[in-house]
Amino acid sequence: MRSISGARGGGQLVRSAAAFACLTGEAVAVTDVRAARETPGLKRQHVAALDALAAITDADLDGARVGSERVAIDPGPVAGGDARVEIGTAGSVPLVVDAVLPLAARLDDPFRLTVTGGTDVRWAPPLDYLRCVKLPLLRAHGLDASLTCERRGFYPAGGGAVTLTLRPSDLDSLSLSARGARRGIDVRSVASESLADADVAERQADAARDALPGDGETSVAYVPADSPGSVVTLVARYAGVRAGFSALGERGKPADDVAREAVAAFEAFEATAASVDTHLADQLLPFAALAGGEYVAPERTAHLETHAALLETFGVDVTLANDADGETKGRGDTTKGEGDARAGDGTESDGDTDGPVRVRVAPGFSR
Ligand SMILES: Nc1ncnc2c1ncn2[C@@H]1O[C@H](COP(=O)(O)OP(=O)(O)OP(=O)(O)O)[C@@H](O)[C@H]1O
Repeated sequence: MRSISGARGGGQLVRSAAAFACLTGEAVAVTDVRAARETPGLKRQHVAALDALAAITDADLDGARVGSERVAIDPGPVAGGDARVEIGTAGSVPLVVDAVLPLAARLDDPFRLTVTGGTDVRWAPPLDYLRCVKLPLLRAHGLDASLTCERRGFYPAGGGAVTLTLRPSDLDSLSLSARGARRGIDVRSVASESLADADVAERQADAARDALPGDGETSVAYVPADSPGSVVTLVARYAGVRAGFSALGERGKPADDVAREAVAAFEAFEATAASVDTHLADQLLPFAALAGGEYVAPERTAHLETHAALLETFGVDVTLANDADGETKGRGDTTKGEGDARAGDGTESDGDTDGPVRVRVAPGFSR
């Protein structure tokens, strides 16, 4: 059994290590799970992701309990079917969905997964980021996946429900070296019905639209939800890629400020020569490991580096190079970006390099 230290990573390292186990058919144990986090060990949403991976591979799990600091997965072959996973908190549904997406490359029959929990919560991709940024980009590269949202879930109640349908997929290389010309920016503003009287969704959408250049679709929706909440997601469409920028509403935070936060993230991205946004930069790695890929991340982040280092332990050839001069700075060096990435949202730079980072991944997972 391959043993991997989770000490320098967070939930992503656990999810990805388990997903890579399923892709390679190899048994894997993760020790020192989230050791540097304030509350180490597995949280509900991590257990839920492991349950989803176990469902699609009929895996044996050991130590998949809340608080556990060691977990092992011994996967069987990736198989289709139906599964339902309940996070039971407002833990992120999109992150559970994310964990199983790469397994489409190994499916022979469709797999349908329903996940309940939080659809739009902090430190995680909002539902519209997954649905309107990540999935369309991956679909354009061979992933056959669709999502339906039965109910949104905000913090603290959660209670959202999403169904993923994943079909056998033949992935193409992610050759995303340039973002190309901007075609438009869509604004997707969503709030719980309880915030309709205050026009929260309209105000978020209007403030974002007013501050953004160019055209794009604007959608405003009020949704039933167990807790009040709101989210705005900007979907920037370029010739070669999509990028997403979002912000969540909070009690006491004006809708205009929510919009401004998302717009500021978009503007920061446009000021770089990056071809994918900060979050996609780490989330695309498993797909690049399957089919190969090259893209430019806005910056080095702890997530990018720990994820790249994890791929390397599975024998995948990953290079992170400073894009300004092409100098190779290291290959997913996990000595950087240590500590609690949760202090930020995983977007923090390690301070070692500024500016874009070219990510190159040779197709590497063997069965
Ligand atoms: N606003 C956002 N938009 C898109 N993706 C996001 C956003 N915020 C965070 N992410 C992504 O969510 C993932 C979070 O991984 P991380 O390991 O921090 O998660 P976690 O399971 O909550 O674990 P932990 O509690 O240990 O931090 C990363 O892939 C990150 O890029």
